[in-house]
Amino acid sequence: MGGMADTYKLVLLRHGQSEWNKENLFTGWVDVPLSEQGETEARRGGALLKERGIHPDVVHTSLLRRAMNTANLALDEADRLWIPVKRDWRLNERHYGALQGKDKAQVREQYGEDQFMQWRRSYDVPPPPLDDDDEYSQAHDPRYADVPDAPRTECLKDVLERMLPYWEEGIQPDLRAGRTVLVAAHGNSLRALVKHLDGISDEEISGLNIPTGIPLYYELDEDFRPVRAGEYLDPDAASDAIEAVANQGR
Ligand SMILES: O=C(O)[C@@H](CO)OP(=O)(O)O
Repeated sequence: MGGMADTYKLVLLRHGQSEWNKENLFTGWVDVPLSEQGETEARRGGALLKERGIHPDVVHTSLLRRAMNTANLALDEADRLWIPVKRDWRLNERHYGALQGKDKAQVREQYGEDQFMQWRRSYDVPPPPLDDDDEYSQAHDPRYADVPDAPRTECLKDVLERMLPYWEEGIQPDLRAGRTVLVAAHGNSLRALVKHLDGISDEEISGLNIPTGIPLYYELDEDFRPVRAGEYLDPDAASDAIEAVANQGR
């Protein structure tokens, strides 16, 4: 197995394609299932880990089934389904506010390219908040009952601010203990983590997209800084899939 013995090993995995990714709908905290293609992507993600000899010792997921099921399918494929699991809402997808459940192409059409891209990829402009009585609200969802001031919308900056405490207090201790850590999460919660790891500026982060189902492998030094760029385990598939995410709504 490659890699330096004294580095921390971290694998980031965005869930496989969901039913709403397939239909081009803003998703956020709505708990939609994986599509059939998404399940295949998740298994392939696990096969890539196994091929490379990367063996997760612990997995951290969000509270959303697309991430939890992706982790299970990938770990099953990698013969690592038995490892401990930790789940936290702080790894959830960005809450997409009033856009949750809306068609991306229709929003772009109705509000124009600039507003669409500002809501989708600006660092600090959240969409309007979602009403608590909206059919796609999580205000009454028991899984968030203990979350103080659970969001009704978020921009990427909000995601970074709620995710970082979990990175530091939930994930870093596992890395420090020498465990290979798998984080199964979402397009925007992983964009926030990659922004932090790679020191990407607030402006440049708008151009970063994460593909579904392809493991992104990091080795980190003792200060949790990458010793080299994160590596997609299937770089060709990753560049096609990144392009597809970037072009959603077009
Ligand atoms: O809808 C969402 O929740 C996210 C991820 O699927 O979409 P986007 O890539 O547009 O931020």
